Amino acid sequence: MGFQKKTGKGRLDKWYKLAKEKGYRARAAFKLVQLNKKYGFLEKSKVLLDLCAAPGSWCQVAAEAMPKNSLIVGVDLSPIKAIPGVITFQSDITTDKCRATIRQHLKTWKADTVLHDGAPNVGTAWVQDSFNQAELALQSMKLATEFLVEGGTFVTKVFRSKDYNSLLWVFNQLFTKVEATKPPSSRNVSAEIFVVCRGFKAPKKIDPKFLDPKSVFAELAEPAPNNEAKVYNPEVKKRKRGGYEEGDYTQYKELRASEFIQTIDPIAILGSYNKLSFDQPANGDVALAALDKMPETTGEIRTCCNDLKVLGRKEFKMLLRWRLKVREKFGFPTKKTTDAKAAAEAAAAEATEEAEVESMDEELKIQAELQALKDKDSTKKKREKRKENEKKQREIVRMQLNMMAPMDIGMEEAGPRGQDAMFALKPIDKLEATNKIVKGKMAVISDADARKDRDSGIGSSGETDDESDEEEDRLERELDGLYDQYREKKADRDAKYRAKKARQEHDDGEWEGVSGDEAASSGDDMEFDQDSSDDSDDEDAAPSKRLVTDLDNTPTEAGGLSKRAKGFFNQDIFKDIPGILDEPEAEVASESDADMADDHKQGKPAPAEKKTPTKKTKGKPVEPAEQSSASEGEDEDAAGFEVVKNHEPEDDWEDKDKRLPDGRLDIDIITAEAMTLAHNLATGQVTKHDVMDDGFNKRAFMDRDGLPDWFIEDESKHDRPQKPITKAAAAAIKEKLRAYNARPIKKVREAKARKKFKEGQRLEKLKKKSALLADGEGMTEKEKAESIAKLMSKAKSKKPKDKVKVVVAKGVNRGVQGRPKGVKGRYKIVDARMKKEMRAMKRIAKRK
Ligand SMILES: C[S@@+](CC[C@H](N)C(=O)[O-])C[C@H]1O[C@@H](n2cnc3c(N)ncnc32)[C@H](O)[C@@H]1O
Repeated sequence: MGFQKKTGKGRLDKWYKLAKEKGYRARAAFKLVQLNKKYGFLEKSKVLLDLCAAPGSWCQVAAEAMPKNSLIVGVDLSPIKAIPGVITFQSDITTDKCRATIRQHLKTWKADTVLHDGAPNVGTAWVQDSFNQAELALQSMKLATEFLVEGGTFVTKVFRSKDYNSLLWVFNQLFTKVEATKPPSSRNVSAEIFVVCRGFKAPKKIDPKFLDPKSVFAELAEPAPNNEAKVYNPEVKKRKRGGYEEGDYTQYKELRASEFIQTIDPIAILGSYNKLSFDQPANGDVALAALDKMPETTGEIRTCCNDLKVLGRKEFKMLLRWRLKVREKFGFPTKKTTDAKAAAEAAAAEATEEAEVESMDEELKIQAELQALKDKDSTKKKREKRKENEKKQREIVRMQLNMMAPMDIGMEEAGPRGQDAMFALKPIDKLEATNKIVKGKMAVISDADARKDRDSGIGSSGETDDESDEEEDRLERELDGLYDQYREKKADRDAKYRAKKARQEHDDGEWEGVSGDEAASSGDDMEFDQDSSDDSDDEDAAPSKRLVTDLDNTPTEAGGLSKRAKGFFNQDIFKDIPGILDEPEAEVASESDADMADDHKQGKPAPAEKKTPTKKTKGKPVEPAEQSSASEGEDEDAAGFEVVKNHEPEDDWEDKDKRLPDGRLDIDIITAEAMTLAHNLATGQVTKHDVMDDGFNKRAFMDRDGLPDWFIEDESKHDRPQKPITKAAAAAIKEKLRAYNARPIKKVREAKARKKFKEGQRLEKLKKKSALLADGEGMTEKEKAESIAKLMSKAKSKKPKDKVKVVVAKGVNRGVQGRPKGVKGRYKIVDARMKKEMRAMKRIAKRK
């Protein structure tokens, strides 16, 4: 690879600067630093071979990290400037001469590590550019197999290409552990990745095919396209790097709806087309015209056909059902009709061959088939169980990492055997069958309910058993499987989706059939069996008990928060926000406590008796005042236990200044990001969960020791996700800042306040004087009125301001600091020039 100019803007990135700072010859050095940090192979190596080493930054890193007196040999097509403690030479690693030279340098030693960071030097001195990077990597591995010690490490750069998997396969044959990784210093735009192969197996004989590019990179037959996957993964489009397919030059594909009805692979069409059209072609399409007029072709179907790329699972199912119905009407063979035909043929054959006895072979065959089916079924079940366990395991880990509250897992209610266990209580609760069970009656679940219940599930069909046919079932099963895969993939990728899914799964309110007033009357008393009117009295008398109860017996207040919500708001973070939890306990908390808190806020000392710790007497209810005093400091109860209060809001020095007079936290939102987040949290678009999730990323715990500040600062701009900002939030913050800026500065505000205060005082004085005058004796009413008017006018007339004396800073006043001698009152020192300028300005103003 010819060295690219380091003058391009993109190349002078932080790693480049850091390399300069640390004295490395190339920014590539950090790739090895980061790889070594992850796998730690350099410290364990005594002999290292660096293939394609120029300009030598990897050799520099190796020399630093490896033990003293290690043997490091570097080779490259380009010359490498000498590095202390490193042997370098110029050669082509694909040649025998290079191999021989390496052997000479290594003597009898074997390399603990072989590095390869080569990239073909296309179009420069190296004319032999037929080798592509993958082939170069294979060549380097060939050398590695010759010089590596058993258990040694081979690190190579590879590019993501069609040969990547073949290379990886070969590496896997020769090493016990093979991992591909992209160090942070490798540019995102670069397709390069590094494969670290550890534990060289050192086989005595290696099949030459493993090392021959022709056989390793031989073209494999294209796998059959997975059209089904396209239906649910439309966004995961494989790019055609080779360009458009032959004869297909459009991204947008449209198909006549009649063709969709006729096709035998409807899923392929749904996965690859954009629209099913009902527009008549120039030469006319009778089937399409008929289809257009059919009652089955509803408005909804037409809308769905209009843009297939935006459809979801439900809509795809709807289109498939529509196709089947129409096919039946058109008389096209469906699975149902073919089965019926086959059955009729079989019956006819049976009739003619009644005498024929089934052979033993046939029986065995059937048995084997049955066995195979059973096996398949059991493996499927096992797989599902394993998946379920893995999911639970993941959730437990998340919980241990404090990323999820136990109530989110849904284990308690489902029980240890899971949701499907025979004695799973939650579903019974949901169906409100408890009432019936309590009364000794079997709750009858109506067909409609059952169907509704099924419909809400993943595998719903939306049709009765009679209507469904096997073809449809098969398609649905396929779709369901694909949808599950899609959801899992999405859940893996998208934290928000995961949180949403978890909410949906454990949402108590997933039962949809409660009308507003029913819910208001009482969720527990809901009538299940409509006919049994006589039961209603009993129900009123004794409200049914839920099978799954909380251990906490605190009753849920009507119209209040659910226990789950209470649990959530009971967290410390909400404890000081009024209006969220108006719990009775809060009222129980003694008034004296509140008083004390108030007093403390106002700086008043707490009453002495409140500070005196009192002993609690066993069995005697503690008075609120006593409680407060107990919570004031440490206490000892009769049993000798030390009672330590939970928290001391009055001593909360951290919070003290951050509160408003009403006790609320004084949170000033000053950034648009914070405003967006606050809005999203308040409207429920974002959950606490998401916020916590977003707080973690792969660089959250990155080691920043020893890195320069400018580098860390630069990194911090990019090592966390950018917080979204909405237009509204940005506008709100702008407005807020505008309001701040429009406010007068503190000095001016204070001056204004002083003025107001003085005016108030003057007014007060005036009032008193007027009152005295009014009450005074020996004056006529007219005189009184005149005196008061005089007072008023005197108060109104402003005291003339002292004139400012202008003192020219010359003579004795030159360079004087502070008040010039012999000057009383207000003054202003000016220099001669200033005076002249002022005069000139006045002159000009006059002329105007
Ligand atoms: C990315 S540079 C290596 C940088 C090096 N790891 C460092 O840290 O300085 C790739 C090198 O591969 C070398 N190269 C490419 N083909 C080669 C070959 N057949 N034999 C030897 N070196 C080769 C190029 O000359 C180039 O110097």
